[in-house]
Amino acid sequence: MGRKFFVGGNWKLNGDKKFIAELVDCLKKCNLDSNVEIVVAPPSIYLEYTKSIVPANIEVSAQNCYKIPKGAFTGEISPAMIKDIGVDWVILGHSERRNVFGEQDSLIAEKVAHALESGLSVIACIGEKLEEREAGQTEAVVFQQMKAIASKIGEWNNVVIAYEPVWAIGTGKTASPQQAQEVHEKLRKFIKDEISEKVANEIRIIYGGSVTGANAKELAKEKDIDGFLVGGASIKPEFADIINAKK
Ligand SMILES: O=C(CO)COP(=O)(O)O
Repeated sequence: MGRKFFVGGNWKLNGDKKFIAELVDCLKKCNLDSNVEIVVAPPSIYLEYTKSIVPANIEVSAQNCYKIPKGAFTGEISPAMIKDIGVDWVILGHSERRNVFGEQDSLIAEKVAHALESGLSVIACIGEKLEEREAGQTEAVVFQQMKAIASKIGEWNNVVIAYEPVWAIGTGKTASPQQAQEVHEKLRKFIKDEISEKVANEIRIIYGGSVTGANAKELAKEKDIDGFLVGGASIKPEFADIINAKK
């Protein structure tokens, strides 16, 4: 069986109830490819609201969570709480969590492990910075990020890997289909060697970084690109074109 194409919309710190209602309405009116798994990630305060208005073909994800079910951790939310409101996904290790909030590989790995143990599915993000790419370290960086996660988890069924080169996020500088494919292929080989052939064949590796309605189709043709994690364009009507990139 092939890997189901996966398109996530990471709304980041954007939207309010009115905006979300309009965006969801707009998506409802579009003819979205039924072969695509669609997940939108609103700010945590709007998770329950978004969940209450999305149609059945759109799932909802948190953008982050902590590594512990409950306790004295002011400002955090836990996988148990996310599950409690009927949401089944969480994004972890996003480059903004890593680079703006200083999250390290080890914390991200613990979060991924705890989220999976709690029954959430995880979009685990990895990706190199511009200076790392220019220094020829792309592979080493993404392998290290993968290794950290692999050291803490044993089951990959509920994981989607999002390769998001930091230099392409929010910059309008998309990786070319070849650049993205090259890293996705290496990641799949790494997973085959370090985890298992089965996981390598089954796991979805999606691309993120300035994906638009205009460039999604070309990227989607690459054999190891199994979908997208979209930022800016996910809060615009063109998100529908990205979902339909394979149509
Ligand atoms: O960070 C991203 C998705 O998680 C990508 O953001 P942009 O699509 O805005 O570049």
